[in-house]
Amino acid sequence: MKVTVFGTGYVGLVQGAVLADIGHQVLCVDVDESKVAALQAGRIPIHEPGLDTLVIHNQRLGRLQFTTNAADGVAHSELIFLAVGTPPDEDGSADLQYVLAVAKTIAQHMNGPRIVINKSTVPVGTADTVAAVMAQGLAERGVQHRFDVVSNPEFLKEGAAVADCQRPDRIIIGTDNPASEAKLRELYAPFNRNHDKIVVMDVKSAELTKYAANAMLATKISFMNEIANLAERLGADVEAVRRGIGSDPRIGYHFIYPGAGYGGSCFPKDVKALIHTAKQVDFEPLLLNAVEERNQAQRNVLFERISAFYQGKLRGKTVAVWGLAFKPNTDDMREAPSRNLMEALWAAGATVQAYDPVAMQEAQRIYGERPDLKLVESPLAAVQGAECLAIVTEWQIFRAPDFELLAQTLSDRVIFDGRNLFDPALPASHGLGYVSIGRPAIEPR
Ligand SMILES: NC(=O)c1ccc[n+]([C@@H]2O[C@H](COP(=O)([O-])OP(=O)(O)OC[C@H]3O[C@@H](n4cnc5c(N)ncnc54)[C@H](O)[C@@H]3O)[C@@H](O)[C@H]2O)c1
Ligand SMILES: O=c1ccn([C@@H]2O[C@H](COP(=O)(O)OP(=O)(O)O[C@H]3O[C@H](CO)[C@@H](O)[C@H](O)[C@H]3O)[C@@H](O)[C@H]2O)c(=O)[nH]1
Repeated sequence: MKVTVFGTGYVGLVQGAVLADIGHQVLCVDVDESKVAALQAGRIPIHEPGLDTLVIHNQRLGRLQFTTNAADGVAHSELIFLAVGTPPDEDGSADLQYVLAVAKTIAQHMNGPRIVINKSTVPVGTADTVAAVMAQGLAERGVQHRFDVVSNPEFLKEGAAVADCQRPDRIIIGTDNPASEAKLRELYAPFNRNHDKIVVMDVKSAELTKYAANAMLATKISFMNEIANLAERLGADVEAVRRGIGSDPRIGYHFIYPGAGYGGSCFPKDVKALIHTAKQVDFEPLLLNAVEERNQAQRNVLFERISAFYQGKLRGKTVAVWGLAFKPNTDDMREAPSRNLMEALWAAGATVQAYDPVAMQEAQRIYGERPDLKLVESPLAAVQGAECLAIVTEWQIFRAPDFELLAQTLSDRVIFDGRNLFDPALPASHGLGYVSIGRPAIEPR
């Protein structure tokens, strides 16, 4: 089948490449000329495991193409995916300008029936708004064409985006139009062989399903962070509690890792957007408010621990930071807890020496040159000349460090671990102080 995808970010590029890989003819459209030029030349603008080989392979086979020409994109296919960003506005609501711009573009160029499939995360009711914008665009041209707007939210996780797209847990199709449903069933048939993963529902429920999924996962994390704070004050160990509750299949082991707060381009923005939606319909979302509030507080916890250790006197200190990306296996630093930590350290007068396996360029892009940030080439270079170490992202490379070397290198012999990577006995056996999340702190010896 022929498919057009508007937006070649984390969702659009991965979705486009995966659809091409199962044999569809995919044309990806983006307004970012440099991104499209890079993709045309076989350079992948984001770090996502497996994506480069998938894109290049399908490009060579002629099944995956990139353009900035929106008219070509609209002409290419009856099926048009929307995968553009929906960033948060200042009031927390989702900014729909990019989604609606594409809707207008489609209406300007369409010369036959179209099915617009929305993969962007959008508030309930957006499909109606997209349809209204398209109807107006067609009316302005004085032409009539059939179109349908379907909700088909995306559930991929960054760092595992290709695998998630190739093996989705479920495929939500929000439509009450049997013809659109049939087209999408045909498109997704290769993902649906083992058992039926397609769940069809009305458009509004599909739009809400996306927010409900992210809010549920964010709730699990904030709940666990709340328990971690309690555990610390009560002298209990949250990791033992995590294993204890996770073994109950009704609770499960997933998404109950306490840490430095959830980040990324989705949970923070989507919880805020759902809160905004609730308020618009005069409903006070007490639980979601608390999830968001706990996360705001949690993203300061690592800094608070460091500040408490130094009794607020951080001026002139050098802090090594391991991990800048919001999670492992991505270079994405949108809403990364590392940013809260570094910005608080800088405000307190400290210098940061940071290392991340793939997000160094992104950090350079965000912060540029500044005297209190040194981006270094290895975990070891980060700790050299530093007083203490803060771990923010749980990359594999940080999981088995040479504790003896750390004890000799860090002048204050202390690790602040925002991801609970180690059995506290290990750093302690080398005389290192170890301050983690929801577990008793160990003083340096
Ligand atoms: N990142 C994720 O893990 C993830 C997962 C599921 C859902 N989502 C949702 O999917 C949507 C896209 O997220 P993302 O992370 O891929 O965003 P992104 O910022 O990585 O990419 C968006 C792309 O859209 C392009 N764009 C903007 N306006 C355009 C236009 N008029 N025509 C063509 N392209 C245009 C931008 O240049 C950019 O390349 C968001 O709504 C997000 O909430 C994201
Ligand atoms: O037990 C956990 C699990 C995750 N996190 C944090 O939660 C954030 C989000 O992690 P994750 O969900 O793995 O990554 P995302 O790429 O943001 O994916 C989420 O957001 C996407 C965008 O909507 C959805 O498609 C995915 O299903 C959803 O998992 C990160 O900061 C993690 O460190 C924790 O603190 N504890």
